[in-house]
Amino acid sequence: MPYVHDTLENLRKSSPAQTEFYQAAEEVLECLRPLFQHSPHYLDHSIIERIVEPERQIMFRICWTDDDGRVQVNKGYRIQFNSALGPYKGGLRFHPSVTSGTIKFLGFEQIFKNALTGLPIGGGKGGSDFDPKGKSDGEIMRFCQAFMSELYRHIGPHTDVPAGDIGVGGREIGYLYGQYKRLTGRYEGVLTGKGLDWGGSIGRKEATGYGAVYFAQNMLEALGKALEGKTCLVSGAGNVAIYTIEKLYEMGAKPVTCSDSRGTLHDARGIDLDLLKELKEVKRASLEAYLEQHPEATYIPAGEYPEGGHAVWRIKADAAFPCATQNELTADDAQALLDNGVYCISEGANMPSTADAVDRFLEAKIAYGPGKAANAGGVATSQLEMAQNSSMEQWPLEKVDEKLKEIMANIHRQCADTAEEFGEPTNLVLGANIAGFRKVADAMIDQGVV
Ligand SMILES: NC(=O)C1=CN([C@@H]2O[C@H](COP(=O)(O)OP(=O)(O)OC[C@H]3O[C@@H](n4cnc5c(N)ncnc54)[C@H](O)[C@@H]3O)[C@@H](O)[C@H]2O)C=CC1
Ligand SMILES: O=C(O)CCC(=O)C(=O)O
Repeated sequence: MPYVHDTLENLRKSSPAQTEFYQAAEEVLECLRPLFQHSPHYLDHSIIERIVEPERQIMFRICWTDDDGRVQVNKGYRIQFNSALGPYKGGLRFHPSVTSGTIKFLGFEQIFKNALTGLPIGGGKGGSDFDPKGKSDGEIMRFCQAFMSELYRHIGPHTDVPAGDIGVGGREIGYLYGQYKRLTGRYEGVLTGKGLDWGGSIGRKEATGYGAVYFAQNMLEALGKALEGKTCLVSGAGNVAIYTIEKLYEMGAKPVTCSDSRGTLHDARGIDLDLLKELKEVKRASLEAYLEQHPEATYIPAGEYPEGGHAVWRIKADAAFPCATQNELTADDAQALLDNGVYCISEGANMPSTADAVDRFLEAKIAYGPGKAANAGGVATSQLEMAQNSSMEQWPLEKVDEKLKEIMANIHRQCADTAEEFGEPTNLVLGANIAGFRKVADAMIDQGVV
């Protein structure tokens, strides 16, 4: 079928230098080949050409004043990718590496992830090349206010509902929400990840990490195994990593690593979660400071392994949870994990494994949960926050957590059943892409050419 090649060629011509987006698109398109043999009508409706093109891309200038009184300028983005299933939904990323291609790959992944949740949410993503590292609270606030001063006119509780991602947590959502309210005069569910006293959902902060662990448990249960007693590797030290570690402990597993952009921490007795939270959520310090209280732990500075290899993935374990960023796990890393006996990978981050690394996992037929399925608990709980905002309620933790567990189990079932339907029962990448795509494509056909 020439459509994969032709579509990617067209994307390369019309949207140059968006390599992460091509990577995400190629994986989805390759997985759809068997679907189109069974259901060629998707091709007749030009769904492929339509789904790779965002419905709307907003790019804007953000001017703000730093603590020295100098005017700083950043780029801002919101990509409203696909609204077939509901209002655009997806996070905002503030990181110096952000380009329109980064936001496009994240928005594209979000379409299928959101479809897998079974909830009425379309796909979108946004962000900026602003670097929050080393900025004062006042600078963060002024930046967030400037960002929202443009974004507010494009979003709304029934059109587009942003949330957090890398560099955007509770503090930033607060400043963004305050500015939205000031500009519009409306107190409404336009952002998720809000504070618990002003419209947030209990359990949202924890949901992505908890969900990735539930997904791992679902994969292991299908193999007659459990997480209890297992040694686990976690990368990252932000929101997703911290609550992955918390839930792993609750499940009786032992997480022994975490990492940030400067290096990897290995504590063979298990990561001290209280200390990690204090360092990262309160002090916003480097992981190296962990050694002051635990000198027996090891800190490996980034770059210790050749060719971009990552120290986290070189430690003997049973399961691995990449929770930092895209393409943080290469084919060499994948091989090191397999050689070290890892048989379960659940991706808390978006597209953390390179395409070659994914191939290694699929060839080895281990339990591999791709990000768009395994980390969907975060956006799913965001939709639960939207539901609570609409009904002006706040649900208790037990209700939110029960729903999260149910949603993750459903996602796993859909991926596994679809993989089975297409003759590759262990391939949850195939299952996730086909199951997610079918829902969106069917809705697009129902809604006509728009
Ligand atoms: N926050 C959420 O609810 C969701 C987040 N994700 C994904 O999870 C991943 C982590 O996001 P959060 O924990 O929310 O962000 P965060 O900002 O709280 O933490 C990010 C972590 O990754 C590390 N990191 C970031 N860029 C890096 C780089 N270039 N090299 C090495 N380390 C790097 C940071 O040091 C930090 O420890 C991202 O891929 C994000 O897209 C996915 C679903 C939902
Ligand atoms: O909670 C949300 O709306 C979005 C979470 C997110 O950005 C993601 O799933 O990657």
